[in-house]
This record gives sequence, C-alpha cells and structure tokens, in this order.
Amino acid sequence: MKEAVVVKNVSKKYRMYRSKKEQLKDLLLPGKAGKNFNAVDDVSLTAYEGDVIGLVGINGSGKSTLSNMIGGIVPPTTGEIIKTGDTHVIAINAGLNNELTGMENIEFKCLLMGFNKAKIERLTPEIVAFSELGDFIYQPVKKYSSGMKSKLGFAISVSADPDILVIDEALSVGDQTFTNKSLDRMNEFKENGKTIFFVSHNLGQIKKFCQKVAWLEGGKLKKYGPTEEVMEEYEKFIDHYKKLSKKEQEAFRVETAKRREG
Ligand SMILES: Nc1ncnc2c1ncn2[C@@H]1O[C@H](COP(=O)(O)OP(=O)(O)OP(=O)(O)O)[C@@H](O)[C@H]1O
Repeated sequence: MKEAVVVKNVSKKYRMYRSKKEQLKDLLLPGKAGKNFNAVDDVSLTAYEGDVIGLVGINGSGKSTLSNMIGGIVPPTTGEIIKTGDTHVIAINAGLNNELTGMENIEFKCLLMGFNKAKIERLTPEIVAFSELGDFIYQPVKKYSSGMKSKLGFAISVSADPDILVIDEALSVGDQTFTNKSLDRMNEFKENGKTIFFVSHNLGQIKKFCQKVAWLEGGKLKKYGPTEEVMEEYEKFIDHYKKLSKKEQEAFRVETAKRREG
C-alpha cells in the first residue's frame, strides 16, 4: 500500500482576543495581550492510496481546520503534511468567487487548475450538466443558495480528477438527488484508488462510505481506525453528549476549550 497523505505532528494555533484593544496591544507589544488557541493540536495520521477517511467530531473540534490544511488552503503552524498527488477541496462554501457568474467561476477555477483552453471547452458542458444549475449558471454566485454553491463547487472539482479529494460538508446542503449522484461519483473515485477525506455530521453517510474514521475532540485526534471500531465509540459519546443538559454541554465545551489554550 502506498502512502497518499502523511500528517506529521500538525498543529494550527490562532491568536484569540477579547477586544480590538487587546489585538492592538498584542501588535504593539507582542505576547502582552491575547492568547493562543489550538484549533488543531499535534495530529498525526497516514492515509494510503484508496483510503476513504471520515472526519468526525462535535462543532468546533477542528475538522475543517484539519481538512483545509490537508487541502493546502491553510498552512499548519507546526508540523508537516506530505502528499503524493493533486488535491482538491470541496467545501460547503466551495471557495468560489461571489462576484463572478457560475460560468466564469468554471473558467477561472479550471485555469487555476492548470487546464488549457481546449480542455476547458471540452469540460465546461459536463460541469454545467453535473451542476444541475440550469440558467443560474449565468448568474453571479452571490445569488446562489449554499446548496447551489456546493453543487457548482462539487461539479468543478470532480471534473479535475484529483488524486486526493477533500469534501467538507459539501453534501449536507444539496437535495437528495444531487447527494446520491455525488456519492455515486465519489464511489467511482474510490474504485479508481483515489484518496478521499470526508467531513460530515451525517453519521449514516460516514458509515456507508468510509472505511476509516478520524475522530477529533478539542483539536486532538481522539481515535483513528476502522470505521466500525471508531464509530461504535463515537456514537456512544454522541448519545451521551446529547443527553446532557444545555448547561452540562456548555461546561464540557468550556473545559475542552481551556485545554486548547497555550
Ligand atoms: N480563522 C480562525 N481564527 C480563529 N479561530 C478559528 C479560525 N478558524 C477556526 N477557528 C477555531 O478553531 C476551532 C476549530 O474550528 P473548525 O472550523 O476546524 O471546527 P469544525 O470541527 O470543523 O466545526 P463545525 O463542525 O462546527 O464545522 C473552533 O473553535 C474555531 O472557532
């Protein structure tokens, strides 16, 4: 089995401020105000070619930060990520330019992906058809719903045929027909030995689609392994968490956030 993505002791720290004044003070006298917050804290994992890995965890646990680092959108503060192929990220907000139309975004993103004019002309009708946007393809993306943006982002990214695909909640906003079609396309990717990271709160989809799961809690990797093993424990945790009162859930979040400082 060949390694596709190696995440080595990766952390992402952000500075947190309570006010603009604190932020300014930190700028003038570095370290005198604000505090560090570990969005992702010393995570290591290896994905092999053909692995489909689900990223789970409650809100704020660090899934998007980690997937954006794997996708190369956000640089790690420390640690390194070694990848053996092209990577594309499809996120809920899809990274599209809001001022451009759907059609212009297709051209723009294809150019960024290094496609030549002939390839763009060949792929555009396929992308438009996959996106199911009809005449909305000529409208600026700022007029799209989040589901429509996600459809366009998904259609463009899968046309690129990347080696590594990062899907961040992109299937949670579309309609069922589009989700099923996208899952079919992802299954094709899987069969072709591509590596996929799949961020979702939909545990049914995770269990159906992923053969490995990484569970993040408070920015740390709590457990990583075969889906069945990790999900059994994660679902117990989620059941327990859901049964807590609002106050107890808040106490859990405050306690976890405290451990992330520094
Ligand atoms: N640019 C940023 N600046 C400051 N803090 C950030 C930034 N991005 C993320 N964070 C913080 O890092 C933590 C992890 O965020 P992240 O979006 O990765 O979590 P998540 O697991 O994807 O959450 P969700 O399920 O709600 O999408 C959160 O506490 C968030 O507030």
